[in-house]
Amino acid sequence: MLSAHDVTAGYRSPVITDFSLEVHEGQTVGLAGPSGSGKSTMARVLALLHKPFSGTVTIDGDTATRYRFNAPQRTKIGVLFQQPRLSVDPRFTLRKAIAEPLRDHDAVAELADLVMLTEDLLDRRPHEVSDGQLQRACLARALALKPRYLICDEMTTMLDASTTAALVGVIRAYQAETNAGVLAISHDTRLLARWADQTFSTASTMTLSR
Ligand SMILES: Nc1ncnc2c1ncn2[C@@H]1O[C@H](COP(=O)(O)OP(=O)(O)OP(=O)(O)O)[C@@H](O)[C@H]1O
Repeated sequence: MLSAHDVTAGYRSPVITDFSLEVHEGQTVGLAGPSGSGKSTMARVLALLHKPFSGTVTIDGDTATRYRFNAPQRTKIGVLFQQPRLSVDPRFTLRKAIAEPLRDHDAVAELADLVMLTEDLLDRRPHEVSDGQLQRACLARALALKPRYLICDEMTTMLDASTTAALVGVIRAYQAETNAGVLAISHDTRLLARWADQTFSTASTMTLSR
């Protein structure tokens, strides 16, 4: 289980206070809430990229102690952000972007296949592909190390309905195969109603039922 317990986090001052949430293996948990209510901050805390002021994050029973990009527990958590263009080096081809976390690059073809990226697209750079194609590459990269948990922070905001459905389908298939837990963050409550088993909100500590 990936969990946050009584997390208070923010920047100069807290933006989220005493927030708790659990993502069990195999489960898809939604996180909704208005703009600025701290969803992305919570995503970064759970991905061990942002240290909370107080509270704990546990991953499969281990309490996180380090919040940094190379924290050992981070390989258990894959992250997908809203704007793929900000998370891929513009000099990289999609092939190189997907291969980034891998030692053995043989897996790139299989990952590209999984997210339905064709061979010709793999040799292009971010400015030569659409947002949806780039987000597919980011999903392949996020799944490269077979994470136990996947955090999707507004992953579909820039995408059309069919690309959104395709990416959600890829994630569901990955989950069915690996029993990974997924945290889906979105302001789109209709998407979360379809996608998540249970949805939490940063607007209050109330749990919204499906
Ligand atoms: N790096 C930062 N430094 C200072 N303040 C920040 C930083 N990142 C976010 N904030 C502030 O923290 C608050 C919560 O932001 P956050 O991005 O977590 O909210 P959100 O719910 O994800 O919003 P949105 O739905 O608009 O993406 C906002 O008031 C924002 O301005």
